[in-house]
Amino acid sequence: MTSATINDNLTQLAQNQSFAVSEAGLTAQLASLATASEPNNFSSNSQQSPVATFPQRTVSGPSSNNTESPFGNAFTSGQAQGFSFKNTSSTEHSGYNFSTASSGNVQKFSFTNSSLGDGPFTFNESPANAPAHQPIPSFTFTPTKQHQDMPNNKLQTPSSHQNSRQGPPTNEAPRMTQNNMPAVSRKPPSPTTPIAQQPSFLNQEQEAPDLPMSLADASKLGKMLNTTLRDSSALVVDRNDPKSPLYSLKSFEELDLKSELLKGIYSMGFQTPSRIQEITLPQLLSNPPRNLIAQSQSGTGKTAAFSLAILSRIDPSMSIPQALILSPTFELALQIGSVIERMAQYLPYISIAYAVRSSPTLSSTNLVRGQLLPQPIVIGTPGTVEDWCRRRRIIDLSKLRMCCVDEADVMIATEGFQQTCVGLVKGLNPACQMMLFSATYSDEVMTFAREIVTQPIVLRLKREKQALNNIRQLFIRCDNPEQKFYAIEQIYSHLVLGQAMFFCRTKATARALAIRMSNEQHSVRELTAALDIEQRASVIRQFRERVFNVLISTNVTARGIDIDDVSLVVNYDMPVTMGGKPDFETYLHRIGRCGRFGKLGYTFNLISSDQDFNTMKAIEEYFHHPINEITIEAIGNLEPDQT
Ligand SMILES: Nc1ncnc2c1ncn2[C@@H]1O[C@H](COP(=O)(O)OP(=O)(O)OP(=O)(O)O)[C@@H](O)[C@H]1O
Repeated sequence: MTSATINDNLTQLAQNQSFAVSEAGLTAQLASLATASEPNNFSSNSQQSPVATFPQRTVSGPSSNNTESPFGNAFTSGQAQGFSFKNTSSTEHSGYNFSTASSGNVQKFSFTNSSLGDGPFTFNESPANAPAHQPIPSFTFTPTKQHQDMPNNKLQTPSSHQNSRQGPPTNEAPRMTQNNMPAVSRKPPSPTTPIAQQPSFLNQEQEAPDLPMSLADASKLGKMLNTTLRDSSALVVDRNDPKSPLYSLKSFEELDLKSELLKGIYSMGFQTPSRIQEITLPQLLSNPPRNLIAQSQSGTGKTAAFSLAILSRIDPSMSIPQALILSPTFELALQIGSVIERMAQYLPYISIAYAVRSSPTLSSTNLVRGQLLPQPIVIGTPGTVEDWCRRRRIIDLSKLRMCCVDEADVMIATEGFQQTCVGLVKGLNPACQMMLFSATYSDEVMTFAREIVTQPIVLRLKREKQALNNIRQLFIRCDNPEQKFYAIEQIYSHLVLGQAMFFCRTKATARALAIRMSNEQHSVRELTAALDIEQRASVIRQFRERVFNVLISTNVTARGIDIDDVSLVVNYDMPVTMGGKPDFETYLHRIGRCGRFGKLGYTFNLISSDQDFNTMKAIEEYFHHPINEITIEAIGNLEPDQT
């Protein structure tokens, strides 16, 4: 097929809204999906400071009508607040690259901005030719006068801040060091001691175990003052908007799902499929089965897409593992299982074996070596799955009919996972249907994925479409760790509308932050790899049940975790690779913990060094998505949404 023909077909099919289950139909669906992406409001030229210094706190002029901010006019206009959203310019980027393999050769279709060509779509030979980006200038951190004047220990004098809504200072002064810092306990806490009883060691130089209760009270006061802040669950992006990745033209009935499955998903509150479900399900259910490598933004329903495909194909007459789902973490494996259990509640022959350490359904003593599991679906982490396949021989890879790799990019690219996953995939029967899903794929990972998956259909998002517009991205400059904590306090006091996740780089930082916030009577818990599996399961369960508001974590929960009420993500530390480079994918997954399925979410990046700033700028450039500045003062000044 020539590029002109493809272009004509796409244009015509998109106009006709034809969604027949055929190659052309698939292409049309993709074209439709492509136009459904959100407007790109980023202009790298206008955002990028040419000056090689850390930008000062520039204040945008009054932003006319930012009715989307839940924080209202005070958040969006004027010098006093120091913050405004950029105006969006509505463009029609498709956001998707789509390619399908035929006869061993991968044809690649790329949908691009209509303004770049005659039709709404253009054909590119290689989607790997990603748009070139400007080199990132280096920045020097130059605190503003305002920052320099800020007291080092804001925590002691919250009410001294002109914009603070916090409570009055107490008369009791904290114990101070010679440097006028609160005294610090350097003794590391025991992991077994309840957080609330442990001393804080967030900043080894600035620790405040003796702080009077002013912060906790101040925080409560802040919350009382913000009682009119809207419940985040009300902030749902309109699914009728054809630009939304949640928009679809089909109903679940039209996807040819079993009636029991329809009953299951309707009982979960699903009404219509999302884009990724609408597009991938017909492909995954086609005969002969097709392999798929799919990408869709965080929180757009990938789990349901592969789960429905797997549940549709399970043969009730076979009591052996038929489908394997690989997940990078224990938490995610359990979450996927609980989604499948709910979907399959009217399919009595469905059961799940969890191949994870401390499996909730199978203790290792129940496993009989060499005797295949009776459960048709196995969900697990690579190490345990490999153990069950190779050593215990209770899963026969050659008998599996479906294999899904969730968070596929990290599974096939990360040292430690790669060898195991690729080894498992190589042991599969060639007829086994492969499904790879993720919100992110670097070009290298995609190339590698194509090598291990035979003749896949590839559904890929353009980079600038990967960051969702329903997740607002902001940054706050903090000159030192104490200011970071002060910013966190302000955010917690004023903006934790539902639930929030705070991401730290290391287990130690997460623990220290959790301890310190707990000591301030804030409703937080930590979840890191330092906890054992039972503790991790318990923390995530309690978070789901809203026993506490803020989960302080590391990258262990950056991917996949789906908690409906999370409306705020804070990068306490910016995500970087082991080599200190910006970790683009992890950033996107972290912020994707809020703004699930179209809800409005807010992300704050705490920037306290040149490296942080450069990392943030590189991320901004990479995804072509603005990260706007807000001052710490402005956080305390936010007003309830007027819209
Ligand atoms: N068709 C649908 N209708 C309504 N809600 C849906 C639908 N599909 C999925 N959801 C809900 O949307 C939320 C996000 O779905 P899911 O966790 O599958 O996203 P995801 O794309 O896998 O995200 P991530 O990339 O973060 O793993 C879940 O709470 C899920 O129940």
